[in-house]
Amino acid sequence: MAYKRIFAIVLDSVGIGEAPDAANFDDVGADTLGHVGSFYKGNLAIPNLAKLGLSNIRPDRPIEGVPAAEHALGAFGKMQEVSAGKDSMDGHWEMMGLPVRHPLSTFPNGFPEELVHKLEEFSGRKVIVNKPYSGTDVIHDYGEQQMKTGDLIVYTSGDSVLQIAAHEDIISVDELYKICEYARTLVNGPEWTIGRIIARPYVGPDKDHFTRTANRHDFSLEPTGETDMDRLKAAGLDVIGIGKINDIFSGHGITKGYHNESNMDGMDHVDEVMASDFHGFCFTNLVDFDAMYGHRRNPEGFGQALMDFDQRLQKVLANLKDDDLLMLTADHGNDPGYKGTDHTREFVPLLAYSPSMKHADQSLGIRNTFADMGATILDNFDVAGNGEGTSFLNDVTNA
Ligand SMILES: O=P(O)(O)O[C@H]1O[C@H](CO)[C@@H](O)[C@H]1O
Ligand SMILES: [Mn+2]
Ligand SMILES: [Mn+2]
Repeated sequence: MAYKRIFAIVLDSVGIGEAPDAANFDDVGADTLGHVGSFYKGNLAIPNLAKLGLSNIRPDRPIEGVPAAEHALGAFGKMQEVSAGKDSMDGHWEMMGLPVRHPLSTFPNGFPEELVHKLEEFSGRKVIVNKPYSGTDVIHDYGEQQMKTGDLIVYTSGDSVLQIAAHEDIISVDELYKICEYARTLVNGPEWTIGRIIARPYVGPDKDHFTRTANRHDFSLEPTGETDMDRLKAAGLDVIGIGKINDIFSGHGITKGYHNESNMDGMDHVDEVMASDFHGFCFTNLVDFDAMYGHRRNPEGFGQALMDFDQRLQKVLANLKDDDLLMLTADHGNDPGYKGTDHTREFVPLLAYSPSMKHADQSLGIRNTFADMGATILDNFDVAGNGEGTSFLNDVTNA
């Protein structure tokens, strides 16, 4: 059957073990779900993900505490990334038929003088830090200085990102966004092509009490071509983005967008959209796993976020209609049990479920590219794609 509505939820950074090319990223041994499971020593309670077949994805190495289902409720598999990078933009664009094959610019030694100079000239503020840093450490170490001087905290990571942290009382969110918008214009190629400029506002009285706010905003590179979302939209279908989706695609191919304050707020939006009548695709990103726990290398918080999500999943499963399809996946790994603070090159899980499935317990195998997801969605809605990815629609509808 063809589904009337397809819901995809990206559990940001919830990887399922090192990818075959992990060595190229110095990520051998990374295993986000596996290490969160072993941290919890059998007490990672995610029964709904388990029922769908999360541990069936790799029966030889089930996630501790998450038994492989004897008869999985849905179809399960994992996907490998072909994009050159392991950032959110690469992952999401690839899911929508636009893999990022040329590496974007990264700055392990900080941004070039010329770029820094332009930022200083535009903002009238001095740039400080200018190197890879953890975003929570950087405000702890330099936030008080910024409160005195009004300097701009500019930092990066292993990803193609230029991040600007600013105390909301010192540099208003409006001003910060203006500086980020200007920075965006400087790095759209050809010399430097940066995936994302990220505004990182924070509040708090002193270094031990600074917290980042939901006013974070990502200014992404405009998609360099058509995506599957553009194709769906052009075909007259509804394309609803929840969470970072709107930012990641610079609003392209989206007919309605929702901003999330948190994972739970994101799930409220999913419930709301699910209760509405639409025809098309609803694409959700839940970023807390990544931003709050993965980069912070906090396996306990990561596991708790998975358990909280799993509880919300219960209601989603109950509310799905026969002509709905749900897909769960991730955009990269971010193993909280691994060295460093960066994303990790991993396979991502792929779970698909519809109440109309008759037998289920269907393996989707190892998919060669995240683009299989978009190809499946286009196939369902009878919309032509660009040849990236292979549809697994038949495996799902026959399941
Ligand atoms: O350490 P924080 O500021 O959370 O930054 C992280 O967030 C960025 C986007 O996911 C990553 O590239 C990493 O730098
Ligand atoms: Mn991500
Ligand atoms: Mn991240």
